[in-house]
Order: sequence, then C-alpha cells, then structure tokens
Amino acid sequence: MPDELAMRKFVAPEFVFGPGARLLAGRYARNLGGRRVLVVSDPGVVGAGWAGQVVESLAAEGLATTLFSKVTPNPRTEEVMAGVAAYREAGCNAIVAVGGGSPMDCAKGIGIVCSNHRPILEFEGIDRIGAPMPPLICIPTTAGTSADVSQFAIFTDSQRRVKVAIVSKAVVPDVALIDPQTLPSMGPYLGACTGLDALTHAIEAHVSSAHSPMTDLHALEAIRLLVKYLPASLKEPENLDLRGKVMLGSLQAGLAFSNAILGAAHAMAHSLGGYLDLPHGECNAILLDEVIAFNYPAAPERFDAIARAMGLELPDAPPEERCSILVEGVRSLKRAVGLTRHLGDLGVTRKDLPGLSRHALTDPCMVTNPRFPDQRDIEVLYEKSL
Ligand SMILES: NC(=O)c1ccc[n+]([C@@H]2O[C@H](COP(=O)([O-])OP(=O)(O)OC[C@H]3O[C@@H](n4cnc5c(N)ncnc54)[C@H](O)[C@@H]3O)[C@@H](O)[C@H]2O)c1
Ligand SMILES: [Fe+2]
Repeated sequence: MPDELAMRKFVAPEFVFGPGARLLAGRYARNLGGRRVLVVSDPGVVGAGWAGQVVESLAAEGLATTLFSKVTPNPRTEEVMAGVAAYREAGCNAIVAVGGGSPMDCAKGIGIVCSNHRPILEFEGIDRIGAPMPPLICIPTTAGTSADVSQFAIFTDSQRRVKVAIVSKAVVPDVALIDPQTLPSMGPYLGACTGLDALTHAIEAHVSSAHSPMTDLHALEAIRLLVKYLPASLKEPENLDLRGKVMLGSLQAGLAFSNAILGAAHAMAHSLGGYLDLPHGECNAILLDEVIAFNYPAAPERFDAIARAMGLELPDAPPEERCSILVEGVRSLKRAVGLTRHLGDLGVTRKDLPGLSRHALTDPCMVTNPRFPDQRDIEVLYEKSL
C-alpha cells in the first residue's frame, strides 16, 4: 500500500475563524457549563485591551471572572502553579486563554494540574495526561503558535533551564476563537517573529517523517499564504484583509504541525528558549535556513514542493542548486520582514553550543526530523547561525 494511504489520525478542535470571533467567548463558556471562569492572559495583552473585552463578553452572559495575567513569554512552571492557585482560590470551573502562545500554554498547564492534582512537570512527554482538563477556550492574539488548535503545551523548567513539551490530545482546547481583529496591536517585530514561527511550523510539518495527505494540504497552503501576505501585512498593520490571510496561514500551519509534529529547528529553538529565554519565533527564523540546507538531501521532492508553494521558480537543475534557491528564498523573506539578526546578536556564545545541542537532541520535535543529526551536526548548525 502506498505510504499516503497508511493509517493516520488527525486531531483538531472546534474553531471559529473571523472578525469578531473573540466576542463569542461568553456564549461558548456558558454553553460549556462555565460559571466562574479563570481568564489567563499577560500584561501586554491586557494593556492592548483584548483581555478586558473577553472579560466583558463573559460578564454579559452572567459568568463571574478572575483574571490571571502573571504570565511571561516562554512561560515557567511556577507561573502554571500560581495560576492553579488562583483557579482554586476563586472556585473556577472553566478557563479562557487570551494572548499569544505563552498565555495559551500556561492555561493548558493550569487545566492539566487542576484536573490531575500533580505538578506540571510530571506530564512531560507524549500522552501522559489521565483526567481531561476543565473546559478551555483559546483566543489567540498572535498569528504564530496556533497553540489554540495544537496538541502541544510548552513550558520552561527554570531549574534545569530547559523547555519541556507536553504532547497530548488532552491539551487540545474545546474551542478556538480565532479573530484577526486582535492582530493590529502587534508591533512589526512581534508580527515578524510570530509569522516566521508559523512558517517554520508549516515547513517542518511538510518534511516531517509523520506527515500525511491531510497535513500536507494544510502545510502547503499555509506556506503559500504566509509568504504572500506576511510582508505586506507588516507594512499595512491595520489592513484586516492582510492580517486575516496571515492568521489563516498560521491556523493551517497549526493544523499541519499539531498532527505531523515538527523538526530540528523547533528542537533547537526550544533549547535556546529554555536556556537563554530568547523569543521563540526569532530563534526559529534564525535557524530555519541552515536547518533546511541540512535536511534538504533527506527529502528533496518535499522541499521542492515548499519552494513552489513559496512562488519560487525551480529550474531543471541539480539538487544543490534547487536547495540554494529555497534557502535564498527564505533568507529574502526574513530580510523583507526585518529579521536579520543572528544568534550572536541575541547573546549566544560558542561556549553555549554543546549544552544547547545536547538538549536539542533530546527534544521530542527532533524525532520527526527527516534527517537524523548527531550532536556535532547540531553544534555546526548552531555555529553557522551565530
Ligand atoms: N503550544 C504550541 O503549540 C506552541 C507552538 C509554538 C510555540 N509555542 C510557545 O509559545 C510561546 C510564544 O508565543 P508567541 O510567539 O505567541 O508570543 P507570547 O505569547 O510569548 O507573547 C509575546 C509578547 O507579545 C505580546 N502580545 C501578544 N499578542 C499581542 C497583541 N495582539 N498586541 C500586542 N502585544 C501582544 C505579549 O504581551 C508578550 O509580551 C513560546 O513559549 C513557544 O514555545 C507553543
Ligand atoms: Fe513554534
């Protein structure tokens, strides 16, 4: 039987996509049986007004709310445990996350611990969650992580200085309310970082060893949308048509990677995020072109399909030449959105590389990378990105 007909599972939550979707929070929370809702957000998203609007939507349906906004980028396990205390103290029975990947992941962690009564780190790994979370609604305010549709939750263990991944159908929210109207308050740097995170999701999903026809469909469409609309959306931040296309691209990338898993760029970005607390999207953006060049020989046709989805012309040329066209295409997109820094500019030094490489090798995202690297390969990839 051909590989594309092999048995595969595809998991996705109910989602509502479109302008105004965030304002359905109250109705959905009530329908899910919510009475007192923990709203998980962060200071930037509260400041932009999005958390307040969600609280109002919940109040309009007669639901009580408690706001928990002590969440930082690359959320820490202590923040999850503080959120659990807030949930219990207020007697909540449902959670609404509003923000980027950090508040959404933190909300997932709070939900896991509230139902399973054990510290969050005990759920590290694949399919280790027993009891389901309380009802969870996610409202993303960045077009990047798509944690609102994914089977992933990522936390920083600040003791070990590593990021841990929890992968389970149990962390897929009940509903995602995906609203492009939340995007214009992002500055150009955040828009670029999160957009490149989404592109990395799509590219890694397309070449993942766990890809399938359903994930391919979403991955390639995500690449097409993100490459075509991301630069323009940053030049016209208030243009909701452009923002909407980017958010649709991020959603499709999320559906793809949640089911196909990721690869070396994410494994290496997680290692950087855990050790040096660096921005997830920018780390992926910096690593992406070198990782593509390393992986290309393991899956040339699949990378060629990515190049075509990016709108690049591929001549009838040897593989090395087709690889350089793709790598240059990614670099020129990065320049177009203003991401030109390297790891050295973010404070990474040569002496950090052995430890970073060791952790990257054991990250669950490495398992589905199309080519198996050894520790030296990973060190070289970091070195080239310095
Ligand atoms: N669970 C998953 O599937 C998954 C996938 C990829 C990444 N992640 C994780 O997500 C985190 C990164 O999330 P992120 O890139 O969305 O950023 P983030 O949630 O860390 O937010 C970064 C900053 O942007 C601000 N912000 C967010 N939305 C805004 C808006 N609309 N307007 C103004 N400011 C806004 C926040 O206040 C914050 O200061 C990392 O920890 C990463 O590991 C999770
Ligand atoms: Fe990511």
